[in-house]
This record gives sequence, structure tokens and C-alpha cells, in this order.
Amino acid sequence: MTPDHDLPDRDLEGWTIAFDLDGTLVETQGDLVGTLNRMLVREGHPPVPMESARKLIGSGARALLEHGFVAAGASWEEASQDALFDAFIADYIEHIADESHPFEGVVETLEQLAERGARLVVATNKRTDLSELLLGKLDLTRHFAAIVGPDKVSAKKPSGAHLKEAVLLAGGEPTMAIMVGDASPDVGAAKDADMPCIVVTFGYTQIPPEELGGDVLIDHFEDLEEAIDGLLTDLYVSRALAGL
Ligand SMILES: O=C(O)COP(=O)(O)O
Ligand SMILES: [Mg+2]
Repeated sequence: MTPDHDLPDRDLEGWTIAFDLDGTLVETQGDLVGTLNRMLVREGHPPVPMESARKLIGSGARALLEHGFVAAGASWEEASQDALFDAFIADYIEHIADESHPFEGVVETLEQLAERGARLVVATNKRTDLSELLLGKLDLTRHFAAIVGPDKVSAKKPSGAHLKEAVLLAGGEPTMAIMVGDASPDVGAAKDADMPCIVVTFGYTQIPPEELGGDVLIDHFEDLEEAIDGLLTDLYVSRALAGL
């Protein structure tokens, strides 16, 4: 039998870490806004600048398309046409990983968390097929027990159902889960699911990250483990005090 001190320290065993995708794990703005702008130009509208368009990412492709078109001066009726949405998706599939890449430190941190026994899951408002395609192209699929888009759950973020169901689909337990995200739907879902939420400050959000109401802010992915450790210490103390 292997002596105890030779075993890896699996201190996150039983815990699930749920990750948002766009703006949290992967820098996707170039490709998403690239597709949006190709659609705008094709329809005779001016492209929207990256800085304003990136803030529209977070509620799914249809929301990005509609808000992007309205921001460029189109009517809501034009923006919400099914044919336009289909063309957007077809173009995005073609270009999904042209520029998109994991944020610095993501791969190392995911490996480290898995080594410590954590179960990892993606809970995203990006359609599951697009999420799987992107994560596959970036060789990130292997880290996750499940990839859960809005079409796989009863209600998408900011509903807590998205996170709880994603954790269950990954084989985890919603009362032992932490959310990591970049925008209002992530924090809203975490609060609704009664999960602690870590907010990254490098993602896509209309509301400044420090005003989103998350429990901890991190500026770099490398700071994630420390943030998780801090949250778990607080959680264990408060649950012990509550006699749970
Ligand atoms: O694609 C989007 O708009 C949102 O995706 P996210 O939930 O992973 O941020
Ligand atoms: Mg996001």
C-alpha cells in the first residue's frame, strides 16, 4: 500500500467548480465580434467597435446579435430575424477558434484543481454545440466532467437552475460547488443557487466587475486557487458555527 505522504493532497475531493466560458475560460471576443461585424457590414450597417461590443457578450449569441445590430442603428425587427441568426451561427462556426484562446494560466490551474480532486464543469450561456466545438478545438474538453449550455438545462443563467443542473450533470453536489464567472448572469445564477461566486476582472461585462456582487475578485487566473481556498475556509467556519 502507498504510504499516506506519497498520495497527492486531494483536499478538493467532493467539490465542484463551475466555470463560465466566454470571458472567463476563453478570450472569445475577437471571433464573436468578428462574426457580428461581418453580419452588420453584409446588411449595410457600420461595424461596432470591439470595446463596446465585447460588453454585450454573456447572454448568448442571439442577445449579442440583437443588441449589436440595435447598437449599430438597425431596428429590433431586423435584428431578430431567424435568417440573420442562422447566418450568424454559420459564420461563427467557420471562425470559432481563429483568434480565441484560453486566458493565461487557465490550463495549468485546471490541471492543478483536478489534481487536488475537484470536479470541473462548464456552465455557459453559449449553445452547447458551439461550446463543445470551441473547447475541442482548444484542447480544453478533457478537463471537464460536463459542458452545459442553456439548451441542456431547464433555465439559463441568471437562473440558479443552470448551475445546479450543471453540477448534477457533472456528477457533483450543488451544496458543494463554487461558480467562477465574469458577468451579471454568472453572479445572479450563483446567488440564486446559493453558491459562492468568484468574479474574474478580465471578462466581458457592462457593469464594472467590482459592482457585480461576487464574493471574491481575481485579476489573473493564477489567483483562482487561492480564492477558492479562502472561500472554502470561510465556508467551513460558517457551517461549523451554524452546526451543519
Ligand atoms: O456566449 C455568450 O454570450 C455567453 O457565454 P458565457 O455564459 O460563457 O459567458
Ligand atoms: Mg461570460
